[in-house]
Amino acid sequence: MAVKGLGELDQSYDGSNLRIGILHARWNKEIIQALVEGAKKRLLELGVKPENIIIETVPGSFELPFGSKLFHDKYKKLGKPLDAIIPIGVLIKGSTMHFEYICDSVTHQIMKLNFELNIPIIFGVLTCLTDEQAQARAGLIEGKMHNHGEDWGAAAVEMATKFYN
Ligand SMILES: Nc1c(NC[C@H](O)[C@H](O)[C@H](O)CO)[nH]c(=O)[nH]c1=O
Ligand SMILES: CC(=O)[C@@H](O)COP(=O)(O)O
Repeated sequence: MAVKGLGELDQSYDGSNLRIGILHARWNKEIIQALVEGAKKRLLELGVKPENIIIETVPGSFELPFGSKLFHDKYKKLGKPLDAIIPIGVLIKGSTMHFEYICDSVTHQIMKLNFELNIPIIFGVLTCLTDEQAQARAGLIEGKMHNHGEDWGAAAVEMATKFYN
């Protein structure tokens, strides 16, 4: 049995009153698609209604933090505020320092957004050294690792409900 991962939740959570935004980058499409599906599957299992899972995209992971803020502001203005956002991106090391700079800045800015927007902004970004690491973490290599998108869906529901009642 795998040691790593979120595993079972600590209690049951009801996501039926939540509106959750998924904002995904379009880089590394095959892996992204699997992660988005994993997050969606878990949100539905935890009671989030299909019509309350709103999916939008941005070009790459660098756009995720500002995109999340615009996503949040748009739905607030529409009178349909999001209870949590799951930004999803897949960064894979290339041959320059591009990867390191984006990993660092995006991670810090996503953390800051939690406090600035006052809703959970989940860390749905894989920071991988190889294509294989990314595929494994999206559940695309049989018998290797679980789909991390599922953990992100569960984290969104837990963090959007846990301290509110
Ligand atoms: N190399 C990866 C990128 N790079 C693109 C940037 O995120 C950004 O879209 C561009 O620089 C324009 O601002 N994005 C990923 O999501 N994953 C990568 O591996
Ligand atoms: C700026 C880029 O998108 C690209 O040239 C970065 O290259 P690498 O991914 O090999 O570091």
